[in-house]
Amino acid sequence: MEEDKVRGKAEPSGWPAKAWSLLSATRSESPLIQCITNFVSMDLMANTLLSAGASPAMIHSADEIPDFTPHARALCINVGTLSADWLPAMKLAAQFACQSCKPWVLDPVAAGASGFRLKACLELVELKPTVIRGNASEVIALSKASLGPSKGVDSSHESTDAVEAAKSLAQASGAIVAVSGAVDIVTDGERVVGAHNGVPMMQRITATGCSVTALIAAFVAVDPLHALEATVSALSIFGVAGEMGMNLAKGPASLRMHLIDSLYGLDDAVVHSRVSITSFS
Ligand SMILES: Nc1ncnc2c1ncn2[C@@H]1O[C@H](COP(=O)(O)OP(=O)(O)OP(=O)(O)O)[C@@H](O)[C@H]1O
Ligand SMILES: Cc1ncsc1CCO
Ligand SMILES: [Mg+2]
Repeated sequence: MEEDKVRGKAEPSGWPAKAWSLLSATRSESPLIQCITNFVSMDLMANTLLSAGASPAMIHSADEIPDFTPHARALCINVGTLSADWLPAMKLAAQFACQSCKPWVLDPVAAGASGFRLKACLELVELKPTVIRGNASEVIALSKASLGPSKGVDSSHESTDAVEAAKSLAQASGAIVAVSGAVDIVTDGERVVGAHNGVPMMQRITATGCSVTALIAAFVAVDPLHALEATVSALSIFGVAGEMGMNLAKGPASLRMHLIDSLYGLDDAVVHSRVSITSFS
């Protein structure tokens, strides 16, 4: 049955407890997350991290990276408004994160949109991100490392179309790979886990994908030894915040506000009743 294929195997699930423990740890530890991100997403990303209890720092100058990056608990790199002068700082920060054994997360925005961007993303993948999170078109483009048809920053594929591409990318890179969409898919190259939360209206707010990538960085910061679990939990929690926010929203602009408020207010009971994560393999 198609529904079985999409939702994955039912399982007795400890996922809600795992997701709640990671959100609680983020709130209590307030991990410092360095973000080198695009101009569009800076505000929503910082506010997403703050509402989850983390501490964002949007610091991108190469002059500051040697002093600052080793003190961050995790690093988030997003190539959304990439230009040649930003790329060296991104690479330097990734190198400092690796040297200081800190997790770092890559968001390969519109990876297939140009040769320059694809090459930059491939160079960043060489620097061993802990997690790569993109939409289906981005993960397919990066996995194939080819310039296939692309709509730009929005996806023209379903996340479920990208499972094999995500597994290959995970195996080739050593990263956990996450594909956002109606079902968020997360893989280490062997296991495949899906988060079924969220609402379609989240695609109508720019930078929700960028922001959930930063939330992944915060969850991986508090549980670096379980990056797959942290990644799928962050995607599910962000989706639950979207579901709760949608109950109050009238459209994308008010959903943006209510999503942030809902993320801030999530409690144990809501997380346990709403988190929907299943294993596909
Ligand atoms: N059809 C859908 N139903 C439910 N949730 C969705 C749907 N599509 C996307 N989402 C959720 O919206 C968020 C953003 O995912 P999306 O795939 O749109 O990222 P993106 O394309 O990288 O976005 P952006 O580039 O604007 O940051 C994720 O949390 C994802 O789970
Ligand atoms: C719209 C847009 N363009 C470059 S980055 C960005 C934010 C969503 O990825
Ligand atoms: Mg994106």
